Amino acid sequence: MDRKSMNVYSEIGKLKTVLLHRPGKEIENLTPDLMGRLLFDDIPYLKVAREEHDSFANIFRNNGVEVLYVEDLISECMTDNEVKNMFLDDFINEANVQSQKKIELIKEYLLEFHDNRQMIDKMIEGIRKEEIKDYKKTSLIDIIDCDHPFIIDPMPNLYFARDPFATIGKGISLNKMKTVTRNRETLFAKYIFKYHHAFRDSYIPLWYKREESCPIEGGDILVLSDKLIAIGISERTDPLAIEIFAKNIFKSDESFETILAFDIPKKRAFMHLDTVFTMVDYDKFTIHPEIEGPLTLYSIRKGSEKELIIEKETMQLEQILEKYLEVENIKLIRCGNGDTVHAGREQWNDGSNTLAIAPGEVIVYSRNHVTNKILEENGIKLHIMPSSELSRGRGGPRCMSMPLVRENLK
Ligand SMILES: NC(=O)NCCC[C@H](N)C(=O)O
Repeated sequence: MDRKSMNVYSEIGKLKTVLLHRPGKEIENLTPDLMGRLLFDDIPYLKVAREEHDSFANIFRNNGVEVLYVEDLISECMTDNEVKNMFLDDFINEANVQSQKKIELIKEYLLEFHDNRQMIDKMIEGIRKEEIKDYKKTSLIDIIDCDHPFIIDPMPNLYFARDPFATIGKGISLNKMKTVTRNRETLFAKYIFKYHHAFRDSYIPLWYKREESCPIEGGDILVLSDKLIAIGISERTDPLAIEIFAKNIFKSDESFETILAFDIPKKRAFMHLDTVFTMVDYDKFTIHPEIEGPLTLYSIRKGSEKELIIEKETMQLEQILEKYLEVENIKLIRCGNGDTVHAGREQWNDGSNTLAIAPGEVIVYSRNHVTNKILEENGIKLHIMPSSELSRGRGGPRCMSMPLVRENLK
């Protein structure tokens, strides 16, 4: 693979390169007892989930988008033994393993995989206690936790490639995740951008570091134009993280001038800003009807060296977008066409979470047929993907993809 630079200055510019994760056996390690902790509401059927995911990837390929997979890139980093050792140490360290002895046993077990790709698949899949030969229940935690089958938890959310890091301009926000279960995902991004031969010599500034203490997640970050970024203050993203992000990006020579921090309800149905609001064309957005407003938002602009200029406003979403994007007649397309029953049902399966592959051209889930019809009536070209199983993880086409390169808008 050639050397790669990042380039994302909009939500809708023609997509050139996207990063995905094809769901693997980690999905088959979800059990009803673990669903809450692992942030799933149901258990997808892996065979069909993979077929759906392959259809998703083929939509990209058929439209000239290069598809990269997290699992390939991280496996390719493992050819350097020093990097592999550091990665394993960091990974095991963050997997909440309680004793030094167990840490060593797990590392030995993983090093027995001679094929790096198989080792990575195993790390994502999770490791059961019985797979480790000399594993003994010696600590109080082990004895109390004896019904928990895993010594390393599976990572079923990795297919939501949107969240652990986000591309903005030429750089990335390497996120600190709200939940322990998702934080290990950001290690994959850290190693890929630092050590993979396609990225390590490129200029990729970090707008946020995973070592920070406040959470910010990629689903909350929307690049609305080369001047305007929207970030949700949400269940997953704290205001302090937005301030740190803003200071870093405004210090750089990037073109962004304003960050709009949207205060959205802190509840699962509004998990991230992109759960309730995505851009589909220059002047069109899909939205969950409950976010229309009046909304409280904070506009953040560059002040002096150390200070930001922050102003609080309360407005309707439409007016906010017209004012800050400088576009007249913004059209908000309501999930479920505004009907309470359809809106509730289709929102539950990410009807507002579309992914634009070009202006006015989006990928959507087949099951959200009421919203899809109204999108078409508004002149949007749809690429419809099957969606019975992937949707059970509570994320749609935008959540499942991280653009690395988009063409700039004219
Ligand atoms: N951007 C997104 O809304 N991503 C969806 C993440 C779903 C995942 N099960 C989670 O709860 O984090």
